[in-house]
Formats: sequence, structure tokens, C-alpha cells
Amino acid sequence: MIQIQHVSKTFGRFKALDDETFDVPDGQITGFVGLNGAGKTTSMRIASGVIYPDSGDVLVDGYSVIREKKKASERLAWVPELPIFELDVKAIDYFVYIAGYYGYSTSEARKLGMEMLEKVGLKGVERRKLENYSQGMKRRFALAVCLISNPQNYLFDEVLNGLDAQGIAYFRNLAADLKKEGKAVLFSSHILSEVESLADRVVFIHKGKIVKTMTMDEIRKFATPSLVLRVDKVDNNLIDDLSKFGEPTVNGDKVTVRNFNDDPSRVNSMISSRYKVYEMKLEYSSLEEVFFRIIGVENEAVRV
Ligand SMILES: Nc1ncnc2c1ncn2[C@@H]1O[C@H](COP(=O)(O)OP(=O)(O)OP(=O)(O)O)[C@@H](O)[C@H]1O
Repeated sequence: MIQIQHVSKTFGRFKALDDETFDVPDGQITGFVGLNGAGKTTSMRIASGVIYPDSGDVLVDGYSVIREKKKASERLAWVPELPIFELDVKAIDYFVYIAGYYGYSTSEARKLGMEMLEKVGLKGVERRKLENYSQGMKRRFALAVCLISNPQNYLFDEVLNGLDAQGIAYFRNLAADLKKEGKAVLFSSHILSEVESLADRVVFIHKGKIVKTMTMDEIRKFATPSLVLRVDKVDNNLIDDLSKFGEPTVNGDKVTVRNFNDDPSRVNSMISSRYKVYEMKLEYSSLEEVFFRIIGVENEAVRV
């Protein structure tokens, strides 16, 4: 478990983190979302011990990253946004080198390396030099390296950036495995649909402050539903009728009524004598919509 306790950090005169407090519990995947510059990377760098807070502390399994740095670091893996490696080295040799620091013999490290590289989809290219890896392959490699010491806690900073669909699938499986093993996982991402499908809870950060922490169930309840329906024909009369219940938009035979705040059966009784209704269901708005409502910024104005 990672506990971020009243952490503040200033760069020059700029306050990047302001009394930040939140937990990353065991056995759960915690998503970390915020606009560019909100403070996610700074938080992770402080939690991993590479920079110090001005005030506050981070406890990793109860050990302070400031006062008990070695014990805290041993219990934590961090994949930074921009992992840096020695590039003129073959991937497997680099893995063996790093594993040596964790006490693995060369043969053990090589065996583990082949397993881990396969796990992240790098089977067959283990002997290629890292300089010949693509950005996505380097990111996959960074994920494999972070698994070497098998710690209890994980920080993943924008690891989905530059990953293709297969790479994202590997990360999903990896995160799900870590969760099953009872590990604590914090991951930041701008791909909110991925956060939505992976996270058990989400920490929202805005301008260096934690503005909300919500479970995915709470997010779904918080969201205003849309009514989605498929009908045999979409005409102006239908749109006029649906406008009484919310804001309809049309995509082929699918009509989505956003900000729907009524009973679907009332819509059905109003239109079913004139239209054949193939499908009618409530859909809850995305994490993105909830995010913008929480931080109070218009969706159109800013993108995460
Ligand atoms: N070493 C530094 N020196 C000066 N300012 C910094 C430094 N590191 C971060 N900052 C500033 O602190 C703020 C938070 O940056 P941080 O990288 O933590 O944001 P982020 O939420 O990770 O953003 P992004 O989503 O763009 O990666 C930004 O305004 C950034 O410019």
C-alpha cells in the first residue's frame, strides 16, 4: 500500500503539489487522472523517491520514502513516462544486468528475462539492441524490467502512450495479474476509456490538488445517463419528441439522448405506436464527462 500524506512541492515559485493526500490500496488498480501539468508525474517521482517533497511524506508499506528510503524503494516499482536505457545493448543483456542488482545469477536472470520479455510481447526480439526497438517496444521492455524484483507496489506513469492495441492488451493483462496477486497499482493515463475499463477507483488531480477520489461504481452513479435507442426510421418528429427528454443526437439508426433524466418507459409509450423500437437502453456517461464535471472545465475547451 502506498500512502501519500500531505505532500506539497514547489518548483521555484510554482506550487506543483498542494497538500496532496491519497492512498493506493493493495489488491486494487487506482487510476490517476488530470490535465497536462496537473501534477501526476511529480507525485509519482516523489512516491518513488527520486525527488523529495517540500513537506509531507509518502509511506510504502508503512516505510517513509524520506526516512526509510531503502526499505520503501525495495517495495516499489516505477515505470516513468520516459524510461531511459543504455541503447547500445541487447535487450536481454540489459535485463540480465539490471537483474544482477537484485541478486539473480546470470543464468537465472537470463531465464527470467526470456519469460518476462515473452510476457510483454517481446518474444523473438530479445537479442535485438534497444536502439533498434521502437518507442512502444521500449515501453514494453520497461514494463518487463519493473517486474524483476516482484515488489508489492507499482507506479505506472503514462505507460499506455505509444503502445499499440496489442501492447495495451499486454498491459491490461499485467495489471489484472498484479491486482489478483493483491498488489497496489497506481497508473496515470490520458486514455480515459482505458482508465475506465481497468481501474477500480480513480484519483482526480487538478492544479496540484486532489479534487476527488471515487470508485468506478460511484463514477457510474454520479454520471448522468444517456438513453440510447435504435428505431426503424429517424425523422424530425422523432427528434422533436425526444428533445422533450434531453439532447438527442443521431448516428445512422442509433439515437442518443444525452442528459436523460426520465423513465425510458415514458419514451416508449410516446413513440412506440409510430416507430418500431428495436433497442432502448440507458448508458452512463464516460469517465471523461465525469472528470470535466468534477474539475469544472468545459469538455470542449480543454483536452486531457
Ligand atoms: N523540475 C521541474 N522544474 C520546474 N517545474 C516543474 C518541474 N517538474 C514539473 N514541473 C511543473 O510542475 C507541474 C506539474 O508537472 P507534472 O509533470 O507533474 O504534470 P503531469 O500531471 O504529469 O502532466 P502531463 O499529463 O502533461 O504529464 C507542471 O506545471 C510542470 O511544468
